[in-house]
Amino acid sequence: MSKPSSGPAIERRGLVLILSSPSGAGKTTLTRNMIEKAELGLRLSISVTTRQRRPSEIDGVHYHFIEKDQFLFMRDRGDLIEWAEVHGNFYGTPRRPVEEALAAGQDMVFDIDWQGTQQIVDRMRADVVTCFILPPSMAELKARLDRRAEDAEDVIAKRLQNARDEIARWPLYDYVLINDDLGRAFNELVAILTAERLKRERRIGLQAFVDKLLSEEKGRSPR
Ligand SMILES: Nc1nc2c(ncn2[C@@H]2O[C@H](COP(=O)(O)OP(=O)(O)O)[C@@H](O)[C@H]2O)c(=O)[nH]1
Ligand SMILES: Nc1ncnc2c1ncn2[C@@H]1O[C@H](COP(=O)(O)OP(=O)(O)O)[C@@H](O)[C@H]1O
Repeated sequence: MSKPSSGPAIERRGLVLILSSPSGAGKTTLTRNMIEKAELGLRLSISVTTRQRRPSEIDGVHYHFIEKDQFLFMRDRGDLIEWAEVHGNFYGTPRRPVEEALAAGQDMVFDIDWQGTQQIVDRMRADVVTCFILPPSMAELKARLDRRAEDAEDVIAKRLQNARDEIARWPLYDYVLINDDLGRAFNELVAILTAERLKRERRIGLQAFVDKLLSEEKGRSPR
């Protein structure tokens, strides 16, 4: 059974929290901060990708870095629940860990683009919560990519070029956050998660709880 968000433990379906944004808006930072806060009880879906590992990234922790032929093999075998080509590289979400986690009532976070989001929403709408992260300005977006200093100049240029098209996808999402102040954006994400966990449709143990609640009244005479 999943961890309760508050109050007595009531059985709940697992959910998938999807974060998307143009490169540099802060989705990786926010995702990592959410995962690191253990009491939130979230697990990261580790994508497979054909892109080069950045200096700060660890294979198997941030991504599974694989070759293109391996990616195509996995994709064609149906091992990925969604996949997309982004900035000239392939990315995909391995199916098994997600299915196992959700079956166990474990909530997951996906850091994926709008194409993958669309595929997941089409397949699992009831169990998906989608958030789009906007930068406060285009100048700040560029400044963040420069400050991150993990990509070559041409790679940054390509990401900035694609940013406008990605930003245009915001209407696809349930929630849209502006990541100006990191702490505030983080608190907003926690608020979204808390509210979504409390949604009636997800709390499959509510009927049993209410039945028990009402049974306590049985036998008592009305005043
Ligand atoms: N569809 C899909 N997109 C992914 C996946 N993993 C990462 N992405 C997206 O691919 C894009 C590029 O990610 P990345 O190379 O880490 O660069 P960043 O956006 O600059 O941090 C981002 O929009 C990610 O959200 C995945 O498994 N599926
Ligand atoms: N609210 C913020 N204010 C200032 N810098 C930020 C903020 N959020 C993220 N950053 C920084 O901006 C850079 C890009 O963030 P990152 O999480 O890697 O973006 P994305 O995953 O969307 O490409 C990183 O260096 C990160 O530390």
